[in-house]
Amino acid sequence: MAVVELHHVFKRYPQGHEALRDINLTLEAGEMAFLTGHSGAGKSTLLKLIALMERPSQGQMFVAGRNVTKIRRRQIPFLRRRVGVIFQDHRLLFDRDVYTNVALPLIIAGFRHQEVGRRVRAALDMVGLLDKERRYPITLSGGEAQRVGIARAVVNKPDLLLADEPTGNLDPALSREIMGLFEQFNQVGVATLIASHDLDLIGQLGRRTLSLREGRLLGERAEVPA
Ligand SMILES: Nc1ncnc2c1ncn2[C@@H]1O[C@H](COP(=O)(O)OP(=O)(O)OP(=O)(O)O)[C@@H](O)[C@H]1O
Repeated sequence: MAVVELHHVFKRYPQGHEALRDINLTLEAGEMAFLTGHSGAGKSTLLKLIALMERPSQGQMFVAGRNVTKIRRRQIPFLRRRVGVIFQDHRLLFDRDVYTNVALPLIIAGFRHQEVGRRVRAALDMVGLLDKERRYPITLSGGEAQRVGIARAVVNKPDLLLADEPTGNLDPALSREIMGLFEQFNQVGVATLIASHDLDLIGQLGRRTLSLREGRLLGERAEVPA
């Protein structure tokens, strides 16, 4: 089953810039793939469409088995729970501790207190930050802050993880570590699409790689067995 399907998708921003042109793409459930391309190629735009943060101008889109092409605004939060999103700047709330940052998606979704605690600790354990739940983001290293962002993205047990340059601010060793975490989540069945400029790191991981150039998807590089 496909977790993402795009058919002839175009995105034109209100000012008239055509950021994506005729995108056809399928990501299977449990698949892991990378998205590369020059600055301005449309990587963030493609992730935002799949995350339902932007709307396509044309074409058809399916996410988590639903036709989302014309999804109503009030239905979006329900579908967003199936999709975890990670940003380069992690977008943590600086006036809340690690625990609360990770708990927020669950609190918004109306989970009971006990279930929130159980799930938050499981997510923090997976990213190796169980001992830092009372820390504030300002006291964390860049790699730790990014791991909190990942814990927040997986705490709802999504079908799909989207990450936009998740290692953009990290050194090579930390970047490798963060990619290792994505591989771990992928191994338990979470489909993962990661936008990255880091061709060396992507090359090492030997996964399906999608390339954008000026809003168009180019031919794919095949998956190399590990
Ligand atoms: N909200 C917006 N309004 C208008 N134009 C936009 C908007 N967001 C992006 N664009 C334009 O769409 C094009 C694609 O941008 P996008 O951010 O998707 O590229 P990218 O590949 O993620 O680039 P980068 O690697 O620099 O983040 C660019 O020309 C950009 O200027």
